[in-house]
Amino acid sequence: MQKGRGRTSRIRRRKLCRSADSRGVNESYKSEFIELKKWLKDRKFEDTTLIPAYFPGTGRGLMSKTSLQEGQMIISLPESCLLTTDTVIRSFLGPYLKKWKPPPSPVLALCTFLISEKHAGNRSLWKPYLDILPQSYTCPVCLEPEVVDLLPEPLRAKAKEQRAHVQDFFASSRSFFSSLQPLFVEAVDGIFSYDAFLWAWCTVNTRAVYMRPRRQDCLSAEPDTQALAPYLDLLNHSPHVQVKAAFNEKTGCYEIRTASGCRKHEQVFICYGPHDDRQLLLEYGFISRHNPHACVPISGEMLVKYLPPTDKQMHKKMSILKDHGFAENLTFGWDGPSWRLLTALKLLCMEAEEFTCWKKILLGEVISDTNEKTSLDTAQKICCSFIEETMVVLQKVSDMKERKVSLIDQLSLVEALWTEELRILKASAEVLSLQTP
Ligand SMILES: C[S@@+](CC[C@H](N)C(=O)[O-])C[C@H]1O[C@@H](n2cnc3c(N)ncnc32)[C@H](O)[C@@H]1O
Repeated sequence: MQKGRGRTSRIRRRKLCRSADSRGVNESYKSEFIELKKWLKDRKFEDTTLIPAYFPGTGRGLMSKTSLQEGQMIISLPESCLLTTDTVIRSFLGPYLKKWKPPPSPVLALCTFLISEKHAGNRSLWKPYLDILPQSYTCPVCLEPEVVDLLPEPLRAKAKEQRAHVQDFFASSRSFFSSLQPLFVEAVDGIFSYDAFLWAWCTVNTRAVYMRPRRQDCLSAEPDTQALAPYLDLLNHSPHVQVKAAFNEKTGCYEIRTASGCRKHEQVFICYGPHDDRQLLLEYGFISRHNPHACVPISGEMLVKYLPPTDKQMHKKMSILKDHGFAENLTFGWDGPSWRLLTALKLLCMEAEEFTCWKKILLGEVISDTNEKTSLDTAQKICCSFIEETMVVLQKVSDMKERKVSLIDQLSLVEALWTEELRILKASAEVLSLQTP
């Protein structure tokens, strides 16, 4: 067996990276966590399973005090600790939300509450929770435009869309914020600034848990499915674990059970979903190393660049791919090019006399040795070209890190994404080199 390619070595590698990332430093003695624990206790939550800790690979998270068995409850947080739109409507903001037309969205209600409570400082009942929230975030909307420009497409376009969305959302919420002036001594423009709004939006976006949709008469019809869950939201993501998480109507608690088990003093993870790294960066502002869902996508249009420009049937072939949904979700992964990518390439590499066989290709049949070889060669060519392009960007990021020290954290995040993609492409190239005769 080739070194490092088999299942056993993959598992061993995963275990190694798990133990290196999982050694945490207990942080429960810190005043902010002592205050948070008191606050949670007042709301009928006492935790005997987890402690806050700092982990070298993932940052702040939660560590198990004892070993956790498969199926065991990790956390059961009472409703009284959750911050939902109910909390907001019951608060001093309620009458203003009810009055405002058109009705504000559930996300706006949550953001408004977070901003006003943060502004209230020591007077806020939510202070112990607010004090453990990050001061800033690394979602693309928070990145400097020159850093966003270093992201791969189509993530770059999505990052720009995210920024435009948050800016529009803020602009369209300003008149609602102005209506809250009677509640504050200071000018609302200063309280509900763009920076404060961005912080609140990122807090909700990166930390909220999913709740069964509710409908509040005074809010817009957009899905009301998000709740902030203090303490529980210290759980970091791992693509390797499975959990069951939901609000239990019978117990009135938000419950998470592990389906994976966890050793004593290891970091307890939950899974935010089967996201690839670009999705994790877009939605949560981080990437996960050794992510089995990570891949490097290539668009159908881009494939054409690597095929003979003289092919008169190329236009027709592209139409077939588009009509049959084979022009998207084409990827290079840890195990080589995806079946969809190879199928698309086989179709694009058909000789003129093979054209009638296009259906067979889409059904996964081999139409000729030449077609198999040409498509694999083309996949190899594309993969090598992607590797070169990735190395060029990595050099650019590295140069920029030296010139723009103030952007080092943002640039390191982008660098981590490209480095992971380079690893995937190299793994794909290796698989392809074994497949090409
Ligand atoms: C729900 S919070 C988890 C707790 C968070 N680490 C904290 O200190 O508050 C989600 C955020 O944690 C970070 N995070 C979660 N899982 C991570 C991981 N595997 N590696 C690095 N950062 C992670 C990301 O910044 C993400 O937006």
